[in-house]
Amino acid sequence: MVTVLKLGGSVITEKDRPETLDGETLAALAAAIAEADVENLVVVHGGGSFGHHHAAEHGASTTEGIRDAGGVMDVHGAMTTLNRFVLSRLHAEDVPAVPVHPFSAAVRDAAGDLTLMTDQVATMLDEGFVPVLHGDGVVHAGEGVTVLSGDEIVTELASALDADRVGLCSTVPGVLDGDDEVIPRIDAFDEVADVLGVSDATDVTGGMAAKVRELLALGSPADVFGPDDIGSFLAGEEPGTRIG
Ligand SMILES: Nc1ncnc2c1ncn2[C@@H]1O[C@H](COP(=O)(O)OP(=O)(O)OP(=O)(O)O)[C@@H](O)[C@H]1O
Ligand SMILES: C=C(C)CCOP(=O)(O)O
Repeated sequence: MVTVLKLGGSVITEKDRPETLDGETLAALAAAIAEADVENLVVVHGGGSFGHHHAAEHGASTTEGIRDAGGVMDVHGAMTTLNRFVLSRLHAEDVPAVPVHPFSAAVRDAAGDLTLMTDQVATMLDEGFVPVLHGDGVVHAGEGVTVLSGDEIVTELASALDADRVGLCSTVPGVLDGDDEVIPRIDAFDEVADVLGVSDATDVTGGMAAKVRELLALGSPADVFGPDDIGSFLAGEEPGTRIG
C-alpha cells in the first residue's frame, strides 16, 4: 500500500512573506506523520513563499521559462532550502526522510508533457525510507526552465507507483463553496468551476483551480484537507473534499 501526501506550501510557509517558514505548523505536521507511521509514504511539498516568490520575480510559470542559470538557481535554490527545513523537522521526529530534487529527475518536452523518473522513489520505499520531493524548476524543451508544481508531481507519482491513497494538505479545510463550506465531493470540474480561484498569495501554478483540474485527471480519488485533518487522513479516513 503506497500513500502520496502533499504538504501545501501555503501550510508550511507564510505564503505572503518571502522565504518565511511556518515552523510551528511544519513541526505539527511532522509529528502527525511520525505518529501515524504509515508504510510506504511519499511526501511532496509545495513552494509557498520560497518557490513562488522567486518564480514570479523571474516571470516564470508552468509554461513560461527562465533562460539564465542565476534565475534557475534562485527558484531551485529556494526550493532546496525549504526541502532542507522539511527534512530536518521530519528527522526531529525520527521519520527516515530522504530528499529527491525533481529538477535533476524530470524533463518537459516541447509540448509540455512531463517525464519524471520514479524508479529511485520506488527503491527508496523498498529500502524503508520516506522520499521527500518538492515543487521545483524543470528543464523544458524550447523554454529553458519552467515551474513544476508539487501537485503535478503528486499525480505523476500516484500513477507511477500505483498509489492507494493520495492526500493534499492545504491551508483550507477542503475545497470551499460560495458560502465557505467544505464541498464533500467533486466529480467534474464544471460542478465547481465558478467557486474555484487562484491562491490568495503569490502563486504561479494556479491555486485551487489548477489543483482540482490536476486531481480530476488522475483517475483515482484524492483528498484535499487542512492541517488539522492530517492525522485523520493518515489513519485511513477521508477528511475534507474527495476529488475524483
Ligand atoms: N474554492 C476554493 N476553495 C478553497 N481554496 C480556494 C478556493 N478558491 C481559491 N482558493 C485558494 O487556493 C489556495 C490553495 O491553493 P494553493 O496553491 O495556495 O495551495 P497549496 O498547495 O497549499 O500551496 P502551494 O501551491 O504553495 O504548494 C487557498 O489558500 C485559497 O487561497
Ligand atoms: C514555485 C515552485 C518552484 C514550485 C511550485 O510548487 P507548488 O507550490 O506545489 O505549486
